[in-house]
Amino acid sequence: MARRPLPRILTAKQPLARGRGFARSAADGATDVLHPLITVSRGLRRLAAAGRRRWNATPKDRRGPVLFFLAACLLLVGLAPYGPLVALIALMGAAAWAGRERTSTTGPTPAQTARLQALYEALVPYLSAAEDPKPLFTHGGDWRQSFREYAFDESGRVTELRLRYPPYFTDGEQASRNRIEQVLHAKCGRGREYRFRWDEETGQLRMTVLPELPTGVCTQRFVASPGEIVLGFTDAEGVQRTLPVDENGATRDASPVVWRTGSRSHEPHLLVVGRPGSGVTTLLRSIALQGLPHGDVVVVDGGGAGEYACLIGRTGVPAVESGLAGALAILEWAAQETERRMVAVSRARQEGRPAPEEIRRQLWILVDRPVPLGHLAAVEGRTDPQELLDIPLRHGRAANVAVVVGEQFDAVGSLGRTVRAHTRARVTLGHAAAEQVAAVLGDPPHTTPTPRFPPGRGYARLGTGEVHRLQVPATPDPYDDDAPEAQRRSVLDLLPARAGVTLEKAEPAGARADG
Ligand SMILES: Nc1ncnc2c1ncn2[C@@H]1O[C@H](COP(=O)(O)OP(=O)(O)OP(=O)(O)O)[C@@H](O)[C@H]1O
Repeated sequence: MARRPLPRILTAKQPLARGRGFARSAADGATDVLHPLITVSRGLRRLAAAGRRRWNATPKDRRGPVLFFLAACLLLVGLAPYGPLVALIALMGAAAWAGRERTSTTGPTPAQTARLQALYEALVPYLSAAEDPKPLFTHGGDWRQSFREYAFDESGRVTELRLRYPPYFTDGEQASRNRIEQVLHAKCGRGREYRFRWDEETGQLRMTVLPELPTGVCTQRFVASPGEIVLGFTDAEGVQRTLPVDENGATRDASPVVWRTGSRSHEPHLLVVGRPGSGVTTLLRSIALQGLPHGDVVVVDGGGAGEYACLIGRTGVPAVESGLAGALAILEWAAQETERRMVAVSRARQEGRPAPEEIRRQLWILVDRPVPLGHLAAVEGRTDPQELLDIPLRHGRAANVAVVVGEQFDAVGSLGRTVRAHTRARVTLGHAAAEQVAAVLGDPPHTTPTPRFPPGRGYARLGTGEVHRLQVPATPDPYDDDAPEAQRRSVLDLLPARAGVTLEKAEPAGARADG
């Protein structure tokens, strides 16, 4: 184990050790005395978080009546005799109930005790130091010294563990963390997905076994504002918002990863990287369907497999191009359109007017697999399509233009610098090593690899935020006969009607829908 040298104070003999012991028992005593207070405040925090989640999930048009109802309740409580007192007692009771620690109160069974002891022993070589006079981890020691919370599933495997580790453990170093995580992963049982949360401040590690992300959500009209894109769904504790989603005919609340685009977005452009067949095209198709009600979408299909054919000729889709010539033409047009929008926005600002109506309609530029097209362009001595993305990527935010680039892991190195610098919303899909994911997201996932990677499963990170597990809603090509009929129908239902194509502002030679 990589260890920091022990502070000299730890190597001093008995008096210091006695002092530490006294401090530790004083701290334990204080924790006992303050326990009810801690429980109630934890409960209040949980209740507040639940309230915030419900509020966010309430559609905007229902918030007024809800507020009115709450105000009426408050008034009633205020006017009733002893109302405020009873309400306060009820609130404290609810907080105490919500804040209780959810561990077994009867203590572990002998089999569970043996498991915890084995786990403890496995950690000893990594979390002990010979110079430590009062080690938390020692061979033959008691696991209760370190394991603060634990839970088991029906088969007797650990599903949750909170442990304390010694202050000299180098928890700031990824390699040290990896070693502990590997031991816990191996000893608690492979074949499950684990999340590790390191609390460096208090020297505690919380390990949780995660359930598989549900795969049953199909594309649908999500409750989201214009410019908001639901990339997929994640764990409830990772995001504050929930959305009602229809899953196999029943409605449930799901926790979405929402990507906000537009002029106030910190991450106006998105890069999606995946393994072949992991669902990159599906995610881009889902974004197109969500963007179309409030914007126009142009698609460059570098893979050329015709998986965007359903968009051809639809209202709001000026072009779907898969050939090099068509792709260059539509990207040139998109660059000019971005400039035109920038000029219009700047003029409106100078004249103290709001941005013109047609600029408030967002322009989406979806480029699936630009690298193969770039190779083709190099062979033919033509412009790399990625170069034409420079203006939309640099100035798209002000001009209400969003760029989405999809590429495969093995071609990420060939993505241009502007693409990499300006796509700060990131998604990876499919099975990949933690280093590969970290290279795209800028941070590794804090979960172990899942044993099963269904299509559309991956990770998302918006800017410098947390890495979320992600499951993209199923959005198959509606012309794919192998896709389930109900899912194909959902996609067809979301597609706008077919229309004549007009590019009013700057019609490029090749910018037409070829269908
Ligand atoms: N989120 C999802 N839910 C269900 N099925 C999915 C999902 N994403 C992809 N699929 C299915 O997986 C298959 C591959 O998807 P897709 O074509 O989107 O992958 P890709 O990464 O673009 O791969 P390629 O570049 O090889 O085409 C398709 O049959 C698709 O319907």
